Amino acid sequence: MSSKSVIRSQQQHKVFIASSDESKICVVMVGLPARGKSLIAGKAMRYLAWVGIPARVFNVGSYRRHNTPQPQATFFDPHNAEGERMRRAAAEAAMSDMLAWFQAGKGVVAILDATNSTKERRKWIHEQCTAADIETLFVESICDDEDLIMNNIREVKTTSPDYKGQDPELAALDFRNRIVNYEKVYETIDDGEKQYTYVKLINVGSTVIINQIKDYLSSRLVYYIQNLHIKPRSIWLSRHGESEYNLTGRIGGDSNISERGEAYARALPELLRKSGIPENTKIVIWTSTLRRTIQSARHLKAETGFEKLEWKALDELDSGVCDGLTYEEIAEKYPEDFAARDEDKYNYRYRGGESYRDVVIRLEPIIMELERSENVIIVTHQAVLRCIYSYFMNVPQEKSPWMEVPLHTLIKLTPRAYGTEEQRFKAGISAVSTWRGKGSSAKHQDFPADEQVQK
Ligand SMILES: O=P(O)(O)OC[C@H]1O[C@@](CO)(OP(=O)(O)O)[C@@H](O)[C@@H]1O
Repeated sequence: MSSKSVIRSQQQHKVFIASSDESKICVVMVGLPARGKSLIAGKAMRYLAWVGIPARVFNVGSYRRHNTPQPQATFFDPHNAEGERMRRAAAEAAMSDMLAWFQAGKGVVAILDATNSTKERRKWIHEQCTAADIETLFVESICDDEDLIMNNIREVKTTSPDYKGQDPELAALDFRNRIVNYEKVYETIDDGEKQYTYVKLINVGSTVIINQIKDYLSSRLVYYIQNLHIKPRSIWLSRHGESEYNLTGRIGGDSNISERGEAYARALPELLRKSGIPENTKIVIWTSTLRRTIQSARHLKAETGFEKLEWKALDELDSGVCDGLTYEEIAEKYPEDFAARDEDKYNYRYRGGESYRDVVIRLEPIIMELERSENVIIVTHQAVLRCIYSYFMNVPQEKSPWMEVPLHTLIKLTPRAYGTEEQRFKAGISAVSTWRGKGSSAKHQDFPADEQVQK
């Protein structure tokens, strides 16, 4: 079989998550400014892209900025007719681009990010979408927790393009006045809008009201959104310490860690401490069910007393008939498969095993649980780590299976209002490199012990 026909047969087995649901959906954000709408919109888009559903955010604010880059709070006063007209024009421009995007067959889910704070505006959106055969899902974020609002004002709005280059204090004050203007006309979704599909999130998921969810994709989205929280936290990612199989260049298996792997396991508690843990912070340790991750987390568990969970879903990508072979042996025994994997590594499924796409599907519950959790350290495997990292850092599918994720390195991810901050900490303990570039049969060499450095 040629590498092309291997890929073709692979593709017949592909699991297209989006294809089970034909409907197009417009997710309509609703809520006063500084209620986390853009954060929810951005995360939902990242999640959808990760599971293979084409999605795009249409942010009405950025359309408005074409004409009014840095308006003052008075622009948003409902009695300001000119302001009202320009804001309406921005909403119409976003709507028309969104409809064109759907019509061009470019996507399945659009997220309309704006306040959409009046019944009249929501009715208009619903009518436009219904006429174009697009479902609407209204997502209202309600928040009366002053701390959360202030935090949002500080973190998001003082970095917003609307206030670029302005004094942060004055910007925050102006932004508060803008909110007051919106409050004058704001209408929460109520019983008069029972005909719509909607979800109301009160104080970032502490109460959730769901109305009329009709299809599978909407229910998955709602389930995802209701799991989100915005409490400050970090997620640490580490591969297991070097394993005996890593030393001999074998893939898969369930071998023990090597001597250097054991040194990494011993170093991990201190490495975690050095990466910065806020006082009195509890971290939960997650490992796979394979020996090399459990052994790598052993000292961490013993020294910190943190709770530890083992997840089957975190086990390494199943390499089927190739389990236990080196890349050279695979290239020799299964040359077409080897070439096919290089051609489309994300979709290639090992005979009797898995593809990266399969791994993403089995990791979905892990991502849901991670979104609900606070501080977590995950000790897992190269392929699984690439998939989890890609979710947080928005790495496209074709790139993620080729990323370098070195052994003996701790990655700290800290979600911020816009995107995720990343730091890397090297343990300074040598290990083999298990990374293989496209086209090469193997690259199996020692990489040196660097001093602990930050990215
Ligand atoms: O997808 P590729 O690049 O082959 O990487 C996955 C491979 O990484 C390895 C190491 O080569 O993972 P692990 O870190 O669990 O040892 C293999 O077991 C696994 O098959």
